[in-house]
Amino acid sequence: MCDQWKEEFEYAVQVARAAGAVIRKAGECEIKVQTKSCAVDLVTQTDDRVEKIIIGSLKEQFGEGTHCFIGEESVSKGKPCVFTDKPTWIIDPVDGTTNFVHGFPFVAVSIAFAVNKKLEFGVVYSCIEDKMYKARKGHGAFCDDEQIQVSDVKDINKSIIISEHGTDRSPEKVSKIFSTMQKILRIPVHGLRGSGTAATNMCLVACGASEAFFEIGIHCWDIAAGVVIVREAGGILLDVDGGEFDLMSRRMVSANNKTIADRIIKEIEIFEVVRDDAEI
Ligand SMILES: O=P(O)(O)O[C@H]1[C@H](O)[C@@H](O)[C@H](O)[C@@H](O)[C@@H]1O
Ligand SMILES: [Mg+2]
Repeated sequence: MCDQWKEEFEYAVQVARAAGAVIRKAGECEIKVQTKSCAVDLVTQTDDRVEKIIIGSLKEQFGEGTHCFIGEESVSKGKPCVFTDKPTWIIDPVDGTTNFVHGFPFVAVSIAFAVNKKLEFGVVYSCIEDKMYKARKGHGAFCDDEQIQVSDVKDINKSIIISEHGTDRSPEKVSKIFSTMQKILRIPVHGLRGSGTAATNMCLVACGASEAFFEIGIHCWDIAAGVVIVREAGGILLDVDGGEFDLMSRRMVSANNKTIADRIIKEIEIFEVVRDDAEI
């Protein structure tokens, strides 16, 4: 029983590695860029192609009927984002599409698996760096074959905090995001960072390079795999108001411990976002 989902986990690692190779190769050729929700929400043929490869291989391996799939590009094409109790794969084929387009070297494949709405494992393949982050509930978190752990820093003044500004550039949101960042800088913290991929940001918290990553506006596919990796590395997940973390809420604080999380939460200026599972 304790080894449940081991086969799925190991297969996800293989699939993520193969998907990462496709992304690396595609990055060597000309990249045709299109936009989705707005002029800075980028998508490429590689995003679509890689999502099809991942979902295709998972369906072939585990059967189409019993497993459900939430993939960034399928949802952006109108597939409903419905999270049920059924075994569900949550996939971001190219996390950091803007980085991919610009040759900024942080791009990740993110694959998570949930049952009864509980995340069982997560795999984040940072494919340009060639680092495989992975974690299965109750089995620890790893980068390649080395076990990873969050930092033990409790003093916010000795922390590096990660955040991102996302693609929504409405004046009210941009000003809240930057006001929060200013307040955090002034605590002061050692530094503010952002890799351009939420999945990689979470792995940076998991391996102790940063004490916390928070964002409002991310989607479930950006963070689902990272959630398991942070938890298994000893870290915590909270909502931006300090309440319980909700994968579909598009709001998240991941941190090495509650002291750091609570201190960051004090400074966050919250703005409204539409939930991933909202009926539209
Ligand atoms: O590159 P994608 O998969 O679109 O994800 C990014 C997201 O769109 C941005 O809003 C976040 O700020 C990034 O950290 C995501 O990873
Ligand atoms: Mg993403």
